[in-house]
This record gives sequence, structure tokens and C-alpha cells, in this order.
Amino acid sequence: MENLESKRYSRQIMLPEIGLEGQSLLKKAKVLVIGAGGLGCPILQYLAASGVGNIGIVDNDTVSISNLHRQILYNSNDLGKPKAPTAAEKLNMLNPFVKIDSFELRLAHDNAKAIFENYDLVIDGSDNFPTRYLVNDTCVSLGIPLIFGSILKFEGQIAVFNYQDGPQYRDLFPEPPAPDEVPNCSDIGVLGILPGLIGMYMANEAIKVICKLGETLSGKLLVINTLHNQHHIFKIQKKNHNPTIFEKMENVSTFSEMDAETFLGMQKNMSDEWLLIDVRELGDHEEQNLGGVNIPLNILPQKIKDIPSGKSIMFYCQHGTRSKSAASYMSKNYQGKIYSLSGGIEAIID
Ligand SMILES: Nc1ncnc2c1ncn2[C@@H]1O[C@H](COP(=O)(O)OP(=O)(O)OP(=O)(O)O)[C@@H](O)[C@H]1O
Repeated sequence: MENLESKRYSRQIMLPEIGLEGQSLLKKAKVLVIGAGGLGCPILQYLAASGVGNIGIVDNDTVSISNLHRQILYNSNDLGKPKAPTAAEKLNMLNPFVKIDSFELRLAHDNAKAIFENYDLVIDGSDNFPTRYLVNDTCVSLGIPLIFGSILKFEGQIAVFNYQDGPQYRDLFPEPPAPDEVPNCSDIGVLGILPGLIGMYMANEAIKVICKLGETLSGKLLVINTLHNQHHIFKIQKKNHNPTIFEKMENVSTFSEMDAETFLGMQKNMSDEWLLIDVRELGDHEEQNLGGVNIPLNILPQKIKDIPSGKSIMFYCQHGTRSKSAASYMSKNYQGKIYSLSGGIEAIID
């Protein structure tokens, strides 16, 4: 490492946990970042600044005005420019010792493998489920560790997958949700700071994986709520077959599915013993619901403590997928009868 380079990183090289050895691991590392948006920008900035030697950026989008409050690699002069090469240019200015490759393309089944093969760590800063599953599946098939992050409203999630024989994304969420069940930032908004924070956590996990430092989020999901300053860590269990969410899942389901007709008949006389829970996002609940309370699936583990025990709980969502996950999770963590509305709201409307 050149003198100028070691001077640049001197404050982190001072840390005994990093030292020259850690810095040289960072320099040798080849890290691919999917998406140069809200999460991607802070990830890329901190990785480049820290001296990660080889960084790939995949993004097919251009910079738009509504990106600028959170995609802090870009400024007003960059509007309309392609994100991947623009990000690469900025990062080269930030740290000329880092080799940056930009892939101005949409990551898809026919190009993922060829790109991923050249990297030893992948960080997913994308914003959609088809890409997340593609990234995960490609990492699994090539044996590449994956840093996962996602944000919604004031909450973010971070995990490390496929690392040291740990679980993968499908062990947490086996299948993608239905397309019309998926909220995103352009529909419901996001405070610019949230992807900044979560992106930095992702970059931090990446550096820990590269330098083999501390305890990573492998086998764990860190959920951060920035509105209430809450941090929770959930265990993720590795599954070989039919994986479902969170820990303590067994092969035998201890919840029942109820069809729309039975539900409608029962709903008219629902006693206080019943608790109806909509596990979709707040916006969807406000737009249309079947009554009851709204507890989005991703915050259910935090909310269990507020649910009185001994109730019969009926979960519902749009199509019956998320409510099944909720019921499955709940049945292992709650004393009471658990149901999921088969086919969700859609089955009632039909
Ligand atoms: N399959 C993919 N291939 C390449 N880039 C992708 C893919 N999926 C997502 N991305 C990129 O990931 C980034 C995600 O950024 P972010 O979540 O901030 O959303 P955005 O699309 O930039 O903003 P908005 O939704 O407000 O228009 C985007 O720049 C997007 O182009």
C-alpha cells in the first residue's frame, strides 16, 4: 500500500481490529452494489471512502429531482444523468485508489450470473422484490455472501445472508409477495435520512464480513424504527426445505385457514374473544379494510406483547399470503387460536 494511501486510511488503520491487515483485506475486496439509489449512495460512499478496492455498481436509472433528498451522491447538476456512471465518477473523485466498474443496465436473469461471478460480496440496495429474489438466488447459486437491507416509512431492516453457512433471504421470506401487495417509496414516501442510516449499517456489515470483524447479522434480522428509536434483532433459522419466516417454525402448522364464506358468516357475530388483524401496510388498510386493527407484517413480532393472550386471532391481507406468514409466526409465539383468511380481501370482494 502506498504511503499516501495508508495516510488516507490512518484513522481506521489505528484501530487494532483493522490495522494494516484489515486495510489490505479491504483493498483486495471485490464488492458489487445493486442499485445506486437511496441505500446504494451511502453504501457506495462509505465503501469507497474506507478503501474497498474494487466496487461494481449496477443501476439502469437516471437521476431525477425527487431522488436528491436521499441519493446524496448526486446534485442538481446531475439531473437526467445515468446513475451508475455518475456515481462511479463521484466515487473516483472521493477516492482515486478505488477501482469502480459501472454497469448501466437492469439486472436480470440473463446477466446476473456473469456480473456476480467477478465479485466476492454483494450488497443489495434495490427497491423491488423481483430484484431482491434474483440477487439472493444468484448469490446462493454462486456461494457469494449477501448484505440485505430494506426500508419502509420510518423502519429499516438489515441482515447478512449466505455467509458462513448461514441462512439465505428465502429462509426469511420464502416467496415474493403478490405485485399489488407491495408498497414502495414512490407510493408512500420516505424521509431521506432513513436509507442513509440503513445504507450505513449495510456498509458496516460489509466491512465486518470483509475484515472478519465482530458479530455480523448472519442468521439475524435487525429491525430499526427511527421514529421511536427502537432496535430489535430477530433470529432467522436456516431451512433446507419449505422455508418460512423467522425462528421456531416447525413443519406442522398450528393455525387454520378460513375461507371467505365462513368468515363472512362468522364476522356478523364476532365476539370480543376475536381479534381481527390486517397485516397489510397502513395506506392499504386506510384505503379499504374488513375492520379490526392494522399491524403490518414486518412489525408483528414487536407488537405481540401488546396483544392480550387467549384471543382467537384472524389475520387477513390482500391475497392471503402475508396473513399466512403472520398466522404461522403467531402460532409459535402466542397462546390462542390463530386463523388466516384464505384468499384475503380479494376473496371477499369477488
Ligand atoms: N434490477 C435492477 N437493476 C438495476 N438497478 C436496479 C434494479 N432494481 C432496482 N434498481 C435501482 O435501485 C435503486 C433503488 O433506489 P431507490 O429505492 O432510492 O428508488 P428510486 O427508483 O431511485 O426512486 P423512486 O422510487 O423515488 O423513483 C434505483 O436507482 C433503481 O434504478
